Amino acid sequence: MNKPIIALDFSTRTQVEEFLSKFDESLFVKVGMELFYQEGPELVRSIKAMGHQIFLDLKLHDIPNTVESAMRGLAKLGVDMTNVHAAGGMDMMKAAKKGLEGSGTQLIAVTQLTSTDEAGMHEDQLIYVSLEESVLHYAKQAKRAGLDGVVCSVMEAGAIEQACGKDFLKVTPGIRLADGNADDQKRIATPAKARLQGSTHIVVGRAITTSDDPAASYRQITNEWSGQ
Ligand SMILES: O=C(O)c1cc(=O)[nH]c(=O)n1[C@@H]1O[C@H](COP(=O)(O)O)[C@@H](O)[C@H]1O
Repeated sequence: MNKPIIALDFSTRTQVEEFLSKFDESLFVKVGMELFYQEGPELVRSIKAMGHQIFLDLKLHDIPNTVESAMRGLAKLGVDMTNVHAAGGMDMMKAAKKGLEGSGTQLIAVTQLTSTDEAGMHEDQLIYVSLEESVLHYAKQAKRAGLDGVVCSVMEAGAIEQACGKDFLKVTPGIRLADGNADDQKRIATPAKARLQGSTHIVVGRAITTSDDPAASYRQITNEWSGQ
């Protein structure tokens, strides 16, 4: 069972260090845009040196040549996982993979953000199929491009497992405990539901980072996720 991925959605190194000091075990953490744009590669290297696994979530989406070059740079950081937007297209996903060659970094593609619902997808993107169809299409494209998996919501994980297989990663954010506030998320689910639906990883931010006792919330989520 993969560890829950904790989204380190902080803006300073000090906040990250203070947060990580509450844990005495090795974690799987996510460094996203907020933190990376302010603290950069140096902080990624330090977190790695502390022995934690890292998902570097920069959601690249640009022309293939630019994405390949950017990935060539990111490959040197030695992170465990990184991502692109599937909407960038097949050629861009293949170029991203090429840029990471030889690094051992897993590459996944964001399908439809968990902050999007079907009505919003129709209105904002003019994609007039069901949300599940759109997510499944992107998952199949990502698989054809040779990626390791996708970011999706728990709701689509089962259909993706059927279409793309058990080993294809289904990394699912939008995780809330039963009484959790959805905030800006539209497609949410509990850790237990994620396990039952076939998620391979869950990504959890505010349910842990804004908790009065982050280590206790992490334990509770880990237990629910692993079915203990
Ligand atoms: O790629 C992601 O990690 C991601 C994709 C997505 O569709 N939805 C999504 O919420 N995320 C990230 O997952 C985290 C979710 O945070 P919380 O809603 O606080 O648990 C944030 O860091 C988001 O950037």
